[in-house]
Amino acid sequence: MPLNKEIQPGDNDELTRERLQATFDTQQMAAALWGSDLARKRRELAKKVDKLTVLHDSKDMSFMTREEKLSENARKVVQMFAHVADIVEDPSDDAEMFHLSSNAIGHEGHPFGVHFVMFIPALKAQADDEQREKWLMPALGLQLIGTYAQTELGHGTNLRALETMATFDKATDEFVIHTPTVTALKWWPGSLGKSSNHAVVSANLIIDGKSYGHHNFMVQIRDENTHKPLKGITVGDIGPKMAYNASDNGFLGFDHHRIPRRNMLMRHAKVDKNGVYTKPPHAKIGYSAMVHVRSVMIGHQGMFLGSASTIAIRYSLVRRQGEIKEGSGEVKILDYQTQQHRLFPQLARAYVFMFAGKEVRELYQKVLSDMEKGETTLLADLHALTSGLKSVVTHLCVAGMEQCRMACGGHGYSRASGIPEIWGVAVGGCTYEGENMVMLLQLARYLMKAVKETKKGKSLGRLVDYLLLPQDRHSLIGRVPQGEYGPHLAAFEHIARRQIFKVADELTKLQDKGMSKEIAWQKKAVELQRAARLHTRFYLAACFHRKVQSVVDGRIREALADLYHLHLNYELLDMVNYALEDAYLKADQVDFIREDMYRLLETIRPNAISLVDAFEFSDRELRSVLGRRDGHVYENLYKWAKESELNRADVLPYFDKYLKPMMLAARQRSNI
Ligand SMILES: CCCCC/C=C\C/C=C\C/C=C\CCC(=O)SCCNC(=O)CCNC(=O)[C@H](O)C(C)(C)COP(=O)(O)OP(=O)(O)OC[C@H]1O[C@@H](n2cnc3c(N)ncnc32)[C@H](O)[C@@H]1OP(=O)(O)O
Ligand SMILES: Cc1cc2nc3c(=O)[nH]c(=O)nc-3n(C[C@H](O)[C@H](O)[C@H](O)COP(=O)(O)OP(=O)(O)OC[C@H]3O[C@@H](n4cnc5c(N)ncnc54)[C@H](O)[C@@H]3O)c2cc1C
Repeated sequence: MPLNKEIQPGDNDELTRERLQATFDTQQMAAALWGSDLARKRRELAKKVDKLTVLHDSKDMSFMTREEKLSENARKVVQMFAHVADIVEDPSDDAEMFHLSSNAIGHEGHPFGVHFVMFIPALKAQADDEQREKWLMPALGLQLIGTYAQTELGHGTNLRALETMATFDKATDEFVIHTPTVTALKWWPGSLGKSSNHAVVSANLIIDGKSYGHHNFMVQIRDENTHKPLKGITVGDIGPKMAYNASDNGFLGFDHHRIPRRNMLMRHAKVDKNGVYTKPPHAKIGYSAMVHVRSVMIGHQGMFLGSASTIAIRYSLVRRQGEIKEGSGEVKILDYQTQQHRLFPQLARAYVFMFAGKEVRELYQKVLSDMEKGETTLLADLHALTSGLKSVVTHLCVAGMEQCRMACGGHGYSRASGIPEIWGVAVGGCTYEGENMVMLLQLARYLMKAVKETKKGKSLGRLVDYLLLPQDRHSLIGRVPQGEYGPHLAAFEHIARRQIFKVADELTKLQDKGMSKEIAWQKKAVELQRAARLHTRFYLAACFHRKVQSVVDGRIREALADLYHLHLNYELLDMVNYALEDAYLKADQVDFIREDMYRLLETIRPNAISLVDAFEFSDRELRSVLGRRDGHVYENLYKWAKESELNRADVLPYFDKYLKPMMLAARQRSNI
């Protein structure tokens, strides 16, 4: 059977020649990336969106004001829901819906952004059956628009310091929601500023003067018809951001606003009409909406990096600049070793982040169904895993996307490349859902506990059982037959284990000298977050290994294995200092890794375009002139620039208002 190589009439010949070199079928690779069912659904929904003009951007969002962006995406999201049954197979499938929204709306935000990603997951996990009936059904049916209001102006990370109060009034069977200070204003919630009419609000539960810590409450904030804020509520937009400007992230304040007692989400924690409080089965069960987002972010971030890699690699196959051999003509910039070294490792990361995203979603689903039954044993593992992955993946994603942008030279800096917007959205991920450094320290806590268990000969679980294994003194990289990569993965494991035990020992020594646990932790915090990063990078490499092993088709497995081996080499070099510290690796082994990496860049080069085609991003979804599938970049860049709002007239008013009078005056002065 001929291999599918995504060639279409009208494509740039350069790209067609590139595509013909592929050693594998791109649709099969897409199935490996997304899962075969989702890959098929993505392909079909992209075709349907192409035909539905009401879902198309009315103009490039780069040329819109914020208000136009909000209005444009509100229009599209409403059209998207109106046509959803004709486009997707299963509207309750988050992944399918995400791809529909990615095609039709893009990533700059829309009024239902947080509604689906946090508000509904919070209700699913924390509302009891009666409350689900009351709010979840209307929320799923789009009768209301919700947001998740937790962060305050003064505190986002330290949830124990949140100031919003929910004081129980036994006499009326109500909670009084109040914002006592300016720092207690809710700040940042997506779609809060202008769009939402309901919010899940985190507030300190106070009963008879005693605080029980923050809990989640359902609060209606705007009238459903007039959309005006309800009495006692102040709400608005927090202003423009680095990116994500079609989202109205907002502020929210309460002036003794009353809600019924039953508006506290009571699946786990409860307050009865006498003010008797029932504790949840796990202290952090109310954090489930955050864990949900962290778990979906991994795959989404992989997709963002995949988009940037697609743009940069396709463009690098169209762009010619300079000669390698004098007189033999200008080469495609992807033929430079430096360009390959810049881009292929990012492509490999995008792949592994997507694989890890799938694994972590499976664990999340398991924990969610356990929680339904009141079972919370795996919650700590999931929290640790998602905290580490969220931090490492977002950090490497934005570093990788920046490489992609620079690899496109000047045109990468133009919004026409599409990279600035996805970069801006992805970089937000380093902050939202738990600032990266803070989340790494959460994983470090878990790892330090795991070390304690290990010392008793026990393991905390599958994620950390490698800590029980003995350390090898020397790596076997380059000492076993060429083509064996087991020692590479073993090196990731060694580096992570060594750093984890090293910092654990250092903490013990400081405490043995009389230092408190907390101060010792502070003295070693940088080393602790390094341990968390190394553990996560080992997890990612092992995940890539699992994926390659699971692929049945030989051609796909071989092409994926090239990316996997590149990933092992590149990431090991990135953290090689850890392996040199204890002479686990010797200088000749580091040279071996480098040479093998350069060899792999050459091996991957002919497959480059098909490896990015395999993401199957439609042009509509990519929103990039440089990354166009057909490769017709230059004529379309020119067309795009002509759309600039500055080109609406040859002379703009500011010339007559400011520059002309200044130049006239200068000329007059010089004539005197
Ligand atoms: C999905 C996006 C798609 C792409 C679309 C594009 C753009 C999207 C744009 C916007 C994104 C949308 C949403 C973003 C929304 C938000 O940002 S919502 C706000 C998120 N806020 C945070 O994440 C706050 C971070 N802070 C915390 O999570 C916590 O405060 C803390 C740092 C974890 C500490 O909590 P605290 O209660 O003070 O902890 P304490 O010291 O009391 O206890 C620590 C123990 O608790 C364990 N633990 C903590 N969290 C969890 C958890 N979730 N599950 C299980 N266990 C948890 C922790 O491990 C400690 O356990 P020990 O046994 O004591 O070690
Ligand atoms: C695009 C975007 C969308 C968002 N959407 C929402 C939303 O829908 N709902 C919502 O409630 N919130 C939302 N947020 C808020 C977001 O969750 C918080 O900004 C985030 O959790 C970080 O908290 P912070 O702003 O308080 O940062 P800070 O905690 O003030 O961080 C500042 C610095 O202090 C350091 N730091 C803080 N605490 C510690 C510690 N314990 N140890 C070591 N270092 C520390 C951090 O590492 C960081 O370097 C959003 C934010 C963004 C950017």
